[in-house]
Order: sequence, then C-alpha cells, then structure tokens
Amino acid sequence: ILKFIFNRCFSNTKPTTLYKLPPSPQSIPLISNLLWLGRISPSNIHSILNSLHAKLGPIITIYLGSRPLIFIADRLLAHKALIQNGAVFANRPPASATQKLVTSNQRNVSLAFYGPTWRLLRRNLTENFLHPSRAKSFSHSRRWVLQVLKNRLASREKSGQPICVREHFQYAMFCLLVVICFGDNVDENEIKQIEEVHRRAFLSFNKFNILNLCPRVTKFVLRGRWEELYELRKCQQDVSIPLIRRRKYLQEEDRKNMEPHHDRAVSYVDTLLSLEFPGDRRKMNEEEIADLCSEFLHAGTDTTTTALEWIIANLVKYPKVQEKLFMEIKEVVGNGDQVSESDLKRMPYLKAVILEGLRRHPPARLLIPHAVMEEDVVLNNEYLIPKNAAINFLVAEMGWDPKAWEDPLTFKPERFLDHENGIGQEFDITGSREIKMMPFGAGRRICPGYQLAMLHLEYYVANLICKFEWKAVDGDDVDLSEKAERTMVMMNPLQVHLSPRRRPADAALTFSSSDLSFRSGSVGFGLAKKNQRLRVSVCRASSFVFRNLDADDFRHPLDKQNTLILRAIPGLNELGKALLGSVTEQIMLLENIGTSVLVSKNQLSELHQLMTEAAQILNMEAPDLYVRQSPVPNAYTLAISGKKPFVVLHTSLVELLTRKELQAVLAHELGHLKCDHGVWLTFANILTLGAYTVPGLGWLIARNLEEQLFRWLRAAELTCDRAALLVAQDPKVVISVLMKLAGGSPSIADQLNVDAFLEQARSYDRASSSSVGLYIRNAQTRELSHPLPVLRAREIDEWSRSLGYQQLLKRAIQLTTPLDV
Ligand code: HEM
Repeated sequence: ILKFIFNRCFSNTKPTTLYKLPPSPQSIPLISNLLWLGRISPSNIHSILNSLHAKLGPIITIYLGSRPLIFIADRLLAHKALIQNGAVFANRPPASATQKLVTSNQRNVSLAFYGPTWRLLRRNLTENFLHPSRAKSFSHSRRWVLQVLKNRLASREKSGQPICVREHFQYAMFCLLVVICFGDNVDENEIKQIEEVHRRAFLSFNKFNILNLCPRVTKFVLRGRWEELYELRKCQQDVSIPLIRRRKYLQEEDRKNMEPHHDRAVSYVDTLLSLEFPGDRRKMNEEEIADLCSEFLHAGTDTTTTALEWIIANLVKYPKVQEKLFMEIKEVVGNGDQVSESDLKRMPYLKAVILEGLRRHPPARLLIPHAVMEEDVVLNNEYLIPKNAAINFLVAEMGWDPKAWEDPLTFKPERFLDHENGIGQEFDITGSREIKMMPFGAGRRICPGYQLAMLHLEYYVANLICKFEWKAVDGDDVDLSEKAERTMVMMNPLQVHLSPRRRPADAALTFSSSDLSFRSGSVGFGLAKKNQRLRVSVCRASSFVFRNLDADDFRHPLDKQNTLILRAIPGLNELGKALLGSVTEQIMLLENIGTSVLVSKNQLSELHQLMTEAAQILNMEAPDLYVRQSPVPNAYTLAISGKKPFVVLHTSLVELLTRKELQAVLAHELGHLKCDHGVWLTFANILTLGAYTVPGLGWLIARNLEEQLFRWLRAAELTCDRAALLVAQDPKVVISVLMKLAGGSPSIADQLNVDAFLEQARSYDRASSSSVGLYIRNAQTRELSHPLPVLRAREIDEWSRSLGYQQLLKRAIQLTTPLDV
C-alpha cells in the first residue's frame, strides 16, 4: 500500500497506460491474426522470428489468435525479465484445451500457474528427487543403460552398415528416465511398452493442435480426432498405472513390515504417492500421477537425446576435439574401459565439450511460454507487457551473441576453460549473474532437471568416447543443418562407424567377443538334426548347469507384478487351497495315474533322461512325468498339496517336436514348479481343462477372479519360457516350439522357419501398435491362458539378447561329471 501511495504521489514515472507494447509488424486487426495463423508453423517460426528481430529490434510482438505473443532475443532483456523480475515473469498463460486434457487441467510442473500447486510439484521434483544428493541412487541404472547402449551399438556395427545413432540414444535415455520414474524393478519389456505408447503420443501431438482453434466447435466437427486423443491418453495411462500400483503396493508392504527397503532407490512415483494438491485435501489419483509421469518422460528424453546427438556429431566432425577428450579420459581412467560417475569431476575438458554443445546447439529453441503475474508490467522502463501476453525467449540467439562470445558459430570447447591452469571455470549455466546462454531457461522456471541432464550428458559422452572411436561415414562430411521438431534436431540424422578402442590389456578385443549375444553351440547340447533320433550321452561335457539358480533370477517382471496383485486379492489363496485340497485335485490325480504312462528309467527312458537333465540344469528336483494319449499338443503341471508334483505330456506334442524342443517344454513346466506357481497354476489348469464343470465348483469362481488368474498365468508363462531358454540355451529352440504350437504339424515341421516366425512377431507388433490394433490385441489376449505365441517368441528373443540373460549365463558352470540318471 505504501509503495502504491508513494508511486501515486511522489514518483515521476509514467502511468503504465503511457507505455507501448514492443514493436510489431504492421498489421490489420483480425485479418493479420488470421494471416499469421496460416503463415507460422513449427518449421519456419525461427526464420520468421529472426527476420522480424532484424527489422524491429530485440523485443517484438506478434498478434496470433486472441493473445499477443512477445519474443525477446536479447540476453540483457532476458536477464531483466527472468532474473531481476523473476517472480513477476514466472507465470504461464492458460493452457490450450488439448494441453488441459493431458495435464489434469494444467496441474503439472511445466504448465501450472505460478502458485501453490506449481510450488508443491516443483519442490517435490527438485528437493525430494532431482537434487544432486539423490542422483547417486540411480548410478547402477545408468550403468545398466550404458551396457544396453554399448551392446546395441556394437551389434549394429557388426553388420558393417553405418549406424544411425539417434534411435539408440533415444532408447537409452528413455530407459533411464522410465527407471528413474517408476523404479528400478521395471524391465526392458515394460520399458518398450511405455516407449511405444509415448512415442506415438509424441509423434501425433501436433496433429491435435487444430482441435484448439475453437474447442466447442471442433468437438462436433472433429469428433474422431478428439476420440483419437482420448484413446491415446488412455493407452498412456494403461501402461503407467500398473507400474504406479506396483510402487504403491511396495510402499504399503514396507509400511506393514515397518521397515523401508533401504536398498530400493526412491522413484519419482514414490514421491508423488504421498503428495496432496493444495486446497484439495486428498492424495493425487492414479490418472494424475500418470500424467505427471508422462510429463517427466517427455521433458527429459528428447531434450537429452537431441543434445547427445549434437555433441557426438561435433566430436565426429572435429576428430581433434574427440582425440583431446579421449586423452583426458585416458588420463583419468587409465586402461579401464568405463568412466565412473566420480571420475567425471576430474574431466574439465569433458564439461567444456558438453557446455559448448549446449551453447552451439541448444535442443529447445524457445522456452515454455511465460506470462506475467500482474496486470500491466513495464520491462526495462520501456515496454508494456500485458497480463494476457505469452512471452518467450530466443534461446539460441542468446548463446550466439558476438558481444558475449568470440566467433560464436564455431564449435570451440576451449572457450570454457581457464587457459592459465587448465582447470574448468565454474560456468554459471543458470544465468543468475549474467545470461550468456540459456539452454535450460533461467530464473524461477529454469529446467528443474538441468543437473540430472548435465550428469547424463557427461556420463554417456565420456563412456561412449572411452569405449569407441567415432568416425564419419566414408566420404561424408557431418552435416550440421538443423530441423525444427519438438526440439531442434539434426536435419540429417548422424550416421557413424565405430571401432572399439584398443587397450594394451585387451588388444584382441573385437565386437564378436563377450558381452554381445550368446551364440548357440558354444554351450548347451549339440543341436539335434532334423528327424535324427537323439542320443543323449550320459556324460555331457558341454552342458551348463546353474548351481545356485533362484526363481527370481529369471522371473519375468510381469509375473512379479501380477503375483503381487493376486496375493493382494483377499481370500484367494485360501479359496484356492480349499478347492484344490479336496475332491478336484484327487480327480485330476487319479485320472492321470489311471489313464497315462508314467515315465521312468525303465519306461520311455529317453524322456526320463531329458527331464532329469533339465531339472539338474535348473537346480531342482525332477517331478514325475506322465505321457498321455491326446490329439491336442499340450503339456501341463499339477502341484497337488502333499503329493509329488507331476507334469503331463500329450502324445501329439511328442510327435510334433524334436527331442531338444521337448526338453524345452519340460523345462518350461519345471519353471512353474521352480517359481512356486503351484496353487494358482493348478487352479488355473483346472479351469482351462474344463474341470470346473465339476458340480459345486464353477459358481465359486467369479468371472473377474478368473480374468485376474488368467492375466497372472499369461505372465507366469513368460517366466517359464525363460526357464526353457535356460535349459535349451538356444533361443531358436524355444521359438521353434512356440511356432509349432502356433501352426505346426508333424508332416510340415521340417519346412517351418524360425526367422520368418520372428519377423512375423515383429510385424504383429507393428500392426497392433495403432490404437485400433492395440484394442484388438487386448481383446485377443484377455481371455487366453497363454500369451499369443508370436508375443512369446518376441519376448524370448529379446530376453536372449538382454543383459540379464547374459549375466545369468556367465554364472552357469560346465557339467563334467556323469549324471545320475
Ligand atoms: C538437455 C536436456 C534438457 C534441456 C535442454 C531442457 C530444457 C528445458 C527448458 C528450456 C525448459 C523451459 C524453461 C522455462 O520455461 O523457463 C525446461 C523446463 C522443464 N524441464 Fe527441462 N530440459 C532438459 C532435461 C530435463 C530433464 C532430464 C527433466 C526431468 C527429468 C526436465 C524437466 C523439466 C520440467 C519439469 C520443466 C518445467 C519447469 C517449470 O515450468 O517449472 N528437463 N527444460
């Protein structure tokens, strides 16, 4: 009040009405608005803005639609607005209709109005979560993602073709953020599902802009497109919500046990579960949390990927800079081939390379639009900024200002080094003292992930340069032209050749060595030739067994997740035990003993031997095995309380499969026992085999319970396919079984082609990735006890190439003693 009275009575500053908006190109009201709408697109906005700034000065206004847009291209004005008047310029304009839909009505960090909701969400992100002291908790995930990335690059290089790096960087950064967001018990398959849906949302978001022109009208005229948007959002939530529930369940378990898991890194979801929106007096619901997770993934993936691609592109274009960086890395890590996070502190040139990359090629060329908090604000005692204006800043122009940087368009990391003692100056990337560049924005709304992004860029650039020498494709100069997408990307995506750096200790290291995919034949049984009767020798010098194998070593994450859900259904376990302990089990048991052949040393001894060997590889006791006459190719396991469990094999399956494939089937069944799928599996098997027509049983099994049970069983099957792979030690054997189950018959078995079937699995993925496809795919699988064979094949193919599987194989030991069969 005092300030107001003082200004009114004594101040000689002009009333705001006497100030003018920043200059704008000549315009005819309304008509010019419409003309701009037609002219401006994401691809040409930067060139239009640059030419307007050249004509009109460092701050301009454009009228587009109903609100003025103000653009600032000058570092000093940006500092005045974002730092000196930080609180005034920290607001966001009202979001468009589509943005509101995907952000739970503007309740996320990037679009929330400057106020209590934003403060709560932002503080949660920066203090509870992105603070550097927390960064360490995901070090192991960064290492895992690095391994995945190196493997992908190395296996592509093996093909001899140039590698287009973007998709690999994108995948790596996405994996990392998913793990940070949902916790480190998410596995690669779940990540792929999330990535698929998010990428679709990301690629199609521009096409929904038109819906914002006049939402009331477009809701009728473009109803289909609105529905598409709803469907897309639903898909995003469908992949996130189970993962959110999993974290919730873990938190509840911890609470019940009164002992938090100290070895579990706190994920973003964990921090959100306990937040309450100010004023609402309620916790966030799952949809709101899922929207915040989507924001987190979108905000961090493409920006970091784009920055990484630009930085590596410059290192390829300027081999001397790459060499200098490599020398610095070598000095710190010696002959080691990994750079640890603590090593990064001793690499000033690395930091300079990253900063120069961000200065020269900032991924975000504009900020997220800002707005002012007060009615009419005067900037620099000169320009009127109305409350309804959206204000933005030309990020790249700030970092290319010749008054701040010598020779600004040249890539020269040395500019960030203190030449006298070679130690990197602490460059203030937040711009709080002076804005010389602002790749992360500045002031109150500065990117809260900037420290995490810097860490990721430093860690991955250092390790990628440490591991490989990066070279341009022969005869190609690296083209640094730009193209505006959601970020400013390379117009021609970077293509490279890689050669592993040779170190004295591993001069013989080549791409075909160790950490790539496991090759069949190097371990495991010799492959049975087609139609050849297999002789299993008693002493299998080439077999590998897993002495300390535990079920959780290979359990599929969906199995883990669904087991948790099943366990949480009150009374299910008791119901299962009550039912199975009684008449039904006895019927099943007697039926099998009475109508099948029990396999033993003296009866179908080859099968007996396959079973014994599979059990030994999986480090478990072999169950009984029965062979049963049936035209339906099938195998199943029954674990009846108090009795030795048994596996049943149908004769038609024996006809259809080779011995090695049969052993994979037996291993699959053993997987169920190893993983203690016992009660629920038998329960589900009884349902599938039609036993619930047994009087008095059917009514007890409610429909949704049955659905839950089948969902769990589908996930459990994926685990058991892994057990099959551990025994077969060749993914093609397992995939061949699945292919034969899908469409094999003994007479055409030798014409079936595993590679073609895998290709079919990939095309199923592609065809079902549209929203309609996804719907059909869900409908196709909902009622099945087993996942679709193509999906199982794809799963096992991927797991066979995963780090987890490679590491398990390393633990296997060769069997040299005769088996006791
Ligand atoms: C190289 C990587 C990155 C770049 C270049 C970048 C750049 C930016 C920019 C320019 C803004 C707009 C600031 C403003 O409007 O004033 C922003 C905002 C934001 N960024 Fe980043 N970002 C990066 C990585 C990340 C990461 C890794 C995360 C999270 C994990 C993240 C989360 C956010 C969020 C939540 C906002 C909204 C902040 C608010 O409105 O308060 N960003 N980022």
